[in-house]
Amino acid sequence: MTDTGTDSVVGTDPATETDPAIAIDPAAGTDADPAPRPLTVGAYAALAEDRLPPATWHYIQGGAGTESTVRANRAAYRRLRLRPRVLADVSRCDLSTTVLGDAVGAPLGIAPMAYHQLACDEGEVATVRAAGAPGLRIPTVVSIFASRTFEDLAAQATGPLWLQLYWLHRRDVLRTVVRRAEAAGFRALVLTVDTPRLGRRLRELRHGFHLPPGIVARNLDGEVTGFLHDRQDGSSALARHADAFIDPSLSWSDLDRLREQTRLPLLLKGVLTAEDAARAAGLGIDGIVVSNHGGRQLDGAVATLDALPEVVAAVDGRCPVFLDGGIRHGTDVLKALALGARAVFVGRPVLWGLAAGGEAGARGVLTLLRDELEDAMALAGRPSLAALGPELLARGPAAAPNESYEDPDLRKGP
Ligand SMILES: Cc1cc2nc3c(=O)[nH]c(=O)nc-3n(C[C@H](O)[C@H](O)[C@H](O)COP(=O)(O)O)c2cc1C
Ligand SMILES: O=C(O)C(=O)c1ccccc1
Repeated sequence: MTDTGTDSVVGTDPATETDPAIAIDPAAGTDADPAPRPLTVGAYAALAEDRLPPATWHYIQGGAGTESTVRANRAAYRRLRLRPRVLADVSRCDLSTTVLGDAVGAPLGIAPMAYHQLACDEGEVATVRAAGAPGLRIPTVVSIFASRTFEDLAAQATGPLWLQLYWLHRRDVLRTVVRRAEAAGFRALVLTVDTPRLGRRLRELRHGFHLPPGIVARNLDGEVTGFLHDRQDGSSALARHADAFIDPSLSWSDLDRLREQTRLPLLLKGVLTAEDAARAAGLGIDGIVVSNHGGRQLDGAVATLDALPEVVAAVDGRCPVFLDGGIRHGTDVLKALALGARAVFVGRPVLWGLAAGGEAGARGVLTLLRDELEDAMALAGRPSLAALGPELLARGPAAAPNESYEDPDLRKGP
């Protein structure tokens, strides 16, 4: 299955015995360091898989159940093809835009993910520094389960920080984290609504996944961090933790109480239907993230790219619509923007970058996506984001995945 034609991009070069880590050094490719930089996001995944302990790799990579939604997220991009226009003067392509009123260098952001220290020692500090690199300055959605403090992140960030919340039983703890995020200058709250409990993630169960000592939910007090480090064969410590501390009774009537506590914009993450999107927009929600949690929650849930048009139509311009799930190429970003996303969020690839090379690796992944998007805009004859619309797209036939680098999650089964 592996296409050996791309292996040389990612692997150790036997002639020079180059450490793959050097391949993502910013100096890579120069005279001082002739090692090639990874050419694809998938190449970072291969580096990450080599470097991470198997249990950590499978925690990051896995989805719920048969992982059909993980695969569907990718397949949806392969079914859409692009209709390039020509003679469009693409001598300058402008990727800059605004999100929630903040200027950003590209229509990209980092999806909230727990415990970035699983991928590299600096954890989320490396992530926010990468997101703030010149030419990017993109938002980072910081998980309530971040492994570095909000204050440390705010001190290092030059792009906007948003805080992702789970609806904890302990509302007092929620109030405290919201207040701390406000004081640290965070720009928005993102309430995740697809996780009343954790999906059945078979890879976590098989590995008895638990947090290694030293990695903790740094922004929560010990009263709400139970189970995270407890190993139990055939069981996920994260699932037991979520069962104990995430309140599955969350419903529409709770949103007002959250909004009363803060002047920050409130977004909902995990909406997949027109019905829910219309209701959220009607309540004055400030943004919607179309997401199926990267296929980690309801196995069989619709692909996010397929859900996007009905959500955009239902919202009808009342708030911005964002998307995450399966973004691995600049052309994926272009397709989501053409269907009405204001910006897209990137999940696993950021952790692959961190694992491959810390801040430089994460910056490498984000810069690659940005550069690929610029290439795609130029070659599609769409030099500005404002001009993007559904006329850019044509339906199928679905192209087969290039499994050697596009979908590393497909190369090795659960
Ligand atoms: C390791 C990992 C941890 C995650 N943790 C969170 C989290 O704490 N909160 C949340 O709302 N979503 C979480 N997500 C879901 C992401 O925000 C996002 O929806 C998903 O990863 C996007 O898909 P992608 O990984 O294919 O880009 C997590 C995803 C991964 C892979
Ligand atoms: O792993 C996840 O996808 C996730 O969202 C999560 C939920 C609870 C605790 C840690 C991570």
